[in-house]
Amino acid sequence: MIHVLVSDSMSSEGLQPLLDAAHINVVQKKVEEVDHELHLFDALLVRSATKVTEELFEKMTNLKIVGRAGVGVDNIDIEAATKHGVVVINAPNGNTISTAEHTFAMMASLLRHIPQANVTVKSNEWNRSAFVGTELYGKSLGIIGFGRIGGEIAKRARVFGMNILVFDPFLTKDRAEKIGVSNCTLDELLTNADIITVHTPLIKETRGILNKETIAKTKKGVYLLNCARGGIIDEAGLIHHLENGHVAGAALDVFEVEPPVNNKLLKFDNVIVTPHLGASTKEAQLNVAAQVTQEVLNFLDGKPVTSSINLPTLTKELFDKIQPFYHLAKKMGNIVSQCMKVPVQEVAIQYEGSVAELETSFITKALLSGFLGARVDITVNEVNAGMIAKERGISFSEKITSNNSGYENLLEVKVFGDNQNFVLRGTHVPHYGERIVGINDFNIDFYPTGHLLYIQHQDKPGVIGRVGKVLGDHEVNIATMQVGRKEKGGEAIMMLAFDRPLDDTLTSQLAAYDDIVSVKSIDL
Ligand SMILES: NC(=O)c1ccc[n+]([C@@H]2O[C@H](COP(=O)([O-])OP(=O)(O)OC[C@H]3O[C@@H](n4cnc5c(N)ncnc54)[C@H](O)[C@@H]3O)[C@@H](O)[C@H]2O)c1
Ligand SMILES: O=C(O)[C@H](O)COP(=O)(O)O
Repeated sequence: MIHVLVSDSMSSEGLQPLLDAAHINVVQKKVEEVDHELHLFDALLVRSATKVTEELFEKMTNLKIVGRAGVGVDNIDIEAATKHGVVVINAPNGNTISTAEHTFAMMASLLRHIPQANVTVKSNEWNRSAFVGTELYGKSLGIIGFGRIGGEIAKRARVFGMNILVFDPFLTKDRAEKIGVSNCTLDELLTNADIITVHTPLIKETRGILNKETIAKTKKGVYLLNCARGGIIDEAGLIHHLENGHVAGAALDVFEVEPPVNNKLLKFDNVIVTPHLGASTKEAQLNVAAQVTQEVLNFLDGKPVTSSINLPTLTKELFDKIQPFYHLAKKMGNIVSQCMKVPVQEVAIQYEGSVAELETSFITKALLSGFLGARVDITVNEVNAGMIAKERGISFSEKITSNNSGYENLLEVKVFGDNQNFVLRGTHVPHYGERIVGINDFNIDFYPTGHLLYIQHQDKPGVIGRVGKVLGDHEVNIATMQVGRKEKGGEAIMMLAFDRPLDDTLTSQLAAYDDIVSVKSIDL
């Protein structure tokens, strides 16, 4: 008998195939209610309420798969799952439409004061003049983050006669054209939008993307919406601009801390809120429950799963041989992604030497997952990297070459993006480790780890000294430094390593020097 624990509320219709399976025993109870039986379960199905922690994995000694009936897996410790050999799957697009519709409902409610008016009529008030609203028609809607949900919102906004402004640094031209939108800068969006809605993942780059400073750049009377993740709009910054009257109103489905007990935002009459309801429709819940049910059934039957977050696909023996290149490739993908903050159409990987004899498709997926990991909400790994790249309009290829560049093994990645290409070469030296040995046309040699700064500059006296001085003035200690150039007085590069991350003001200060062409900070 197989035992499945369903720990959060889920559509029974979606779960039906599991409930019908004679060889499967389904228990629908909270984790805390079955504390003494946790070791029995083979599969665990959750939404966002159950926290799937390292401690829980330790108790669920028979667990093989966790199914998340939804998108975000931030409530599941993926590293711990992988460590415990537990496969994690999710349902990435089952609630897209519901969340887009909820955002639209929030937008209409916000501009027409529907929740506030509803309360007064039910309190026997009939105050029509207090609730004069604003039309959506003809307004500019700024969408920050143009993935699945952002795209669905744009389709609906167009039908409402709205102008659409999009900011998504990773949006490809092809996809933008297909949906009929044009990508602008964040500043253009901020200064021109009447209404702004965020649909990015909550990551380092998007945490507080709307804050005291950026909201100050928006039109007076702007409306703001967050139906993605609490923290993308900085709550303190929003409160500041609600208090000074710059923001006309806000609609929030998500909060920095949920539930938002004693949150000052709840005191504003022009802030409307819902308790994380984006995915709460019969249809979305049926979709996500049915998707994870099917995946879990497939997995338990020994069939492949399609939306795995962390499924290992190699035998241990093969994995051991591949491991050094797997780690190198992942880092190379991550470096390239951080150096190419523009839409990318193509990633081409070339293998030379002994690495070319291994299962290179796995290494290619590792590189892609390193590349995509910095750009998308869901956890990307070797299993889902190809699918995600395809979904984002990024083609990828791998080639085995008989070139002999002098290295025992060599990985070369070429990335082609909007008006910009980037080439990175790396090697693994047995008993010595990973080395990056080439960037574009330059030869270099550094260990890819920690906090790095990549500077392109003119080969002139004083440039290195100026960089050293700026860093010294900020009390930043340089751990290692490599330089490379093609010819005397021509283009040159530096790669510096530090013990701590650098702040943006420092990189901007360095980038302002005439002889410095570009500065990119890389965190691995
Ligand atoms: N309220 C809810 O109940 C609910 C339901 C579903 C999803 N969500 C949340 O909505 C968000 C979006 O979901 P999705 O399915 O559309 O995800 P997605 O991965 O399809 O789209 C995210 C988009 O954000 C873009 N992005 C990444 N970094 C960015 C940056 N620095 N600036 C601007 N854009 C950036 C990506 O390029 C991508 O296009 C996620 O945070 C998800 O967890 C909330
Ligand atoms: O990430 C998601 O899918 C949404 O935030 C929905 O979460 P929920 O399943 O708890 O409603």
